[in-house]
Amino acid sequence: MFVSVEEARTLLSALLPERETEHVPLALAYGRTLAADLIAKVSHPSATESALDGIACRGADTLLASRDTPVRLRLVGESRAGQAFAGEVGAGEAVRIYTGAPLPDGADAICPVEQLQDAGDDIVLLRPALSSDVRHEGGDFRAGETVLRAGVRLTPSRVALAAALGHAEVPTLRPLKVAVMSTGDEVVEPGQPLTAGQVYNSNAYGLLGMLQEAGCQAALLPAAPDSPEALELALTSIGGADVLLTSGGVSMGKYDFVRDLLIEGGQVSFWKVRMRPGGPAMLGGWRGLPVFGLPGNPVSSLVVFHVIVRPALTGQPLSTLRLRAGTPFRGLADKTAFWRAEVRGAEVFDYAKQGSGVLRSLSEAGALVVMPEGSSAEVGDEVDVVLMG
Ligand SMILES: Nc1nc2c(c(=O)[nH]1)N[C@H]1C(S)=C(S)[C@@H](COP(=O)(O)OP(=O)(O)OC[C@H]3O[C@@H](n4cnc5c(N)ncnc54)[C@H](O)[C@@H]3O)O[C@H]1N2
Ligand code: MOO
Repeated sequence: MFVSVEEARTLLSALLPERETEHVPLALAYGRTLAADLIAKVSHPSATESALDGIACRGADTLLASRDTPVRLRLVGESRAGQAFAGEVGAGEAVRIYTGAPLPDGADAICPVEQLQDAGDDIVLLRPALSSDVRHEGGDFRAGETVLRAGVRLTPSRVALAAALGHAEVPTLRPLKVAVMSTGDEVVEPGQPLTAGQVYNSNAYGLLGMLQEAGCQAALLPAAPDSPEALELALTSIGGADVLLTSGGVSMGKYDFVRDLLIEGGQVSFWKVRMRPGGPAMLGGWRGLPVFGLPGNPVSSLVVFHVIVRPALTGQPLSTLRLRAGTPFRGLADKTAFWRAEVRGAEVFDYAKQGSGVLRSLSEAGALVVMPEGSSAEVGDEVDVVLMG
């Protein structure tokens, strides 16, 4: 059964289990998915404050201040973070203030130190004090406001935001447990000697890292040889995983046993996706365990993971940019093409080597141009670009 890239994502999502909510401390929340809306417990800023080191005063007193016509104000005190000025700033008065310190009553504008001259008990302004350098209480968010929505990925900036909202721990979805197994008699672990015809197991290490980046709990299994019995044994001994990712053994060869095992002993959701590279990808189930069969070719396995598996596992859509084509890009009649490409400035250029076995092309090119079925792009046309290196 041939499916589109979008259908492949949807079918994989449908096989993933419902996940429980885990409350975790902020320091352990990176990369997880937020399980419930987060409400601000406090306002930020918590008080109206200065955005600069300088003086606070009444802006109206300083409207005409310039280097030629400086304005002199009387210093009546100081406002520091944690030690506010107790009085009120009157007409013709100023208070020294520091970034983040509360704005005193009566003041409504700030002039930075760079535009000030000391004059004993007075201070001289070389330009007007500005109300735009006042940060208002709740200007970022107000107590009670819903600021982070359930389903978002907890990036470092969102974890920082959760801390600012006043949460010490956050409700998150339990990470998916994903097992990774390479298949193939020729596949050898890095560090071991390699003889002609063998290949180092690079796919597993690309996938492991991509799973970690996607917030999954990944486990690397020993590579399985090309024998139906060995593969069946390896699959049977997987305990506790939510999904198994295999690499290799899904194409047309006589020894492509992942394909055979799912077709004969399991259920097949799809075999083959209308895409290049990565066409032979397969999804099925084996005794209740969802199995995603990634093609063995090194570029294909990582591209299929990035454009199909990752969006399904994280619930986040594939992120793309619109950039101008610096070279023409062709589309394919009946497949979505993901061409390796280099981004330079606001333009994207075709990468010379598109073979699915040229692993260095992914790291050198750093991006994929997405060409929908039957499309084409000339120099200067806008195309969708996925950053992936
Ligand atoms: N007659 C046809 N042959 C092929 C077709 C086809 O449609 N008709 N499709 C080609 C495409 S496209 C791909 S992609 C590959 C996928 O094949 P498999 O998933 O069965 O993968 P293998 O044959 O096991 O290996 C392919 C290639 O990748 C190397 N490999 C495998 N595992 C790893 C690993 N863990 N790390 C690094 N490299 C790995 C393996 O040595 C092979 O060179 O099929 C085409 N053939
Ligand atoms: O799709 Mo295969 O992945 O072209 O080499």
